[in-house]
Amino acid sequence: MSRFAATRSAVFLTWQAAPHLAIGRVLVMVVQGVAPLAAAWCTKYTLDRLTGPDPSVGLIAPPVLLLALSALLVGVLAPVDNYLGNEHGRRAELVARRRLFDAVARLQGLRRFEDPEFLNRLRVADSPGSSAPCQILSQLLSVGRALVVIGGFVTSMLTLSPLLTAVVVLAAVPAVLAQLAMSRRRAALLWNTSPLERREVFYSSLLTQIQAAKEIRLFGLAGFFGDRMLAERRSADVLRRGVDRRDFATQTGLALLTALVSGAGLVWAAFTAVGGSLTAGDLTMVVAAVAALQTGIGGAVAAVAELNHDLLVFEHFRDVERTEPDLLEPAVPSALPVLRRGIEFRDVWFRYGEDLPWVLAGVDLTIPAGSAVGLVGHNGAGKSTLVKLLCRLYDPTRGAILWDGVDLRDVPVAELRLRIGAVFQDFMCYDLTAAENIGLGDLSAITDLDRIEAAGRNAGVDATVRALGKGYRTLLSRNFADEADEADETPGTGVFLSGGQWQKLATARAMLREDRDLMILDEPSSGLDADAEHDLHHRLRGLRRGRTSVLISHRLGALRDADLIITLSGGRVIEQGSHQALLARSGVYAGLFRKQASGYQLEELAQ
Ligand SMILES: Nc1ncnc2c1ncn2[C@@H]1O[C@H](COP(=O)(O)OP(=O)(O)OP(=O)(O)O)[C@@H](O)[C@H]1O
Repeated sequence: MSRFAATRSAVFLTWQAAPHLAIGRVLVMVVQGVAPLAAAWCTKYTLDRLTGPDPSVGLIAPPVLLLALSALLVGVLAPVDNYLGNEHGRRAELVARRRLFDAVARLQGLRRFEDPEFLNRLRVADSPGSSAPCQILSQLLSVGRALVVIGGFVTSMLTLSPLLTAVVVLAAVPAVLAQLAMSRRRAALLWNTSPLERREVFYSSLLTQIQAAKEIRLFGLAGFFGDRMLAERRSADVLRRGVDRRDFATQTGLALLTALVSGAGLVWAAFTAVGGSLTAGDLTMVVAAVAALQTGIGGAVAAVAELNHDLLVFEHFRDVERTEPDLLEPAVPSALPVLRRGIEFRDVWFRYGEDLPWVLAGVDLTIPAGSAVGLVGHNGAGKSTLVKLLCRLYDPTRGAILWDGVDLRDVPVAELRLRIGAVFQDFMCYDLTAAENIGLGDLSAITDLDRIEAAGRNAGVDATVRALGKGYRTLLSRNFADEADEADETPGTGVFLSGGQWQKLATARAMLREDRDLMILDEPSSGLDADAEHDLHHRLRGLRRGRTSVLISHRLGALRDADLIITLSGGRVIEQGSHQALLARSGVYAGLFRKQASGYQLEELAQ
């Protein structure tokens, strides 16, 4: 994207965010640009009339009044400009963040979130303030203001000394080049420090988050992670220091050059005035013009440099917005039929990256409609991966997944996901109320307490939730319990749940979608006690009857009643059949099942 296109896009965004504020800021900019010039001319006229042959109050009153007015304007407009800029910044930031996070939400798969380059770009695009193209508008306004000042004073100075004008303007050329180089260095710094900052944030969050607090204390890891956090900071600081040193050298050189040129200009003007070629008013005009030109050019150059930097950052924002989707939506979408025959994996191959090994290597299987399917395999066999492909969080590298004969890639992703309920192995624990934690499974039910409670009952968590201080309204976090919560006399505000209780809540979330075509349960009972597990599987058996479901569990007793059990190994289906059929086969499933069963029998005998 060219700089011009990026500028246009940023300005358009700020315009969309608040057109009236944008207009107000442009007006303020023009007045702020004109006011110093008006003040300089008024001073010159006042002095010339005072030192002229016939000074009188009537003669000097108009320029003095104008001088006072411009001083007033300069004084008042500074805070006005500040207020409008801040308000405009806030509004533009809202629009920019909405666009950025809409773009992130449009990424339907998981691949981009495993791509460090994309994550770095996201961090730069989302770094505080930088996603606000308002900064770009602010820099443009600063440049505009400086150009008005420069234009006015150059014209004024040309009438007094074209040579001095040329010297002052030419002296700005190295400043422009140096500032541009500095801004490029700053933008590169932002990019180069982004991975270091992400790691630093990772370590600092480990040190401050409750999830990690237990292990960190028990294993005495605070110092270890603290050192790593500071090491990342030090590495980033080395880069920052390098850029600071180069900027320091550049800025000192520029300051000396500026002082030299303005000093020489003032000496010339003073000698010329003594010689009588310049009036006292002219002299003040030269003094004001040299100062204003130096500041104006310096300001414009600094604003251009900042603009350059902001545009580079904004390009990351635009890049995130234009990130290619990792899952292609079909050009001509097919309708997803109600599942009647089944879901077929046809020679499905999958790996997480081109340089990574195959996880699925020619999987052929069918999940018959209306049947409960159990998925079995050793750790890392690819069970969860298979489920992720079913939800189209990734597309198969080769082969196809067919839903009643329709390739999942030919269906809009959102439509497919509406038909699926799932509880994942790494389920989420939201710092929200119990009702919301369940209601998130189907946003249309987030306020429907009857449905939420029914889902809670189906998942066997209803009694637990009711026993909390505020029942389903209990906030399941202490992260956000504020003073009102603390003062609340009802106990149970902001409570912690146990691991198994959280897992049941995640299952309840999936239960809210029990009417969907396909239910996926990836290890839904791994954290449950024996009673709760028995209870959950009993309920699930009832709920799954006649429905299509896939259940993954290492507790093979839970799978006994499945209509079909499929064993994955080496990226392929190595056996499938009913529990009895697989036991008779004496394969991997039978081996795993007998090992688990013998464990329980030995314990029984030992008692
Ligand atoms: N996001 C990922 N990126 C790269 N490799 C991955 C990713 N997720 C899983 N894998 C790899 O894919 C393989 C299969 O993982 P998967 O989670 O599907 O196994 P699983 O059968 O569900 O195992 P478990 O029984 O331990 O849950 C593993 O070797 C794992 O390291």
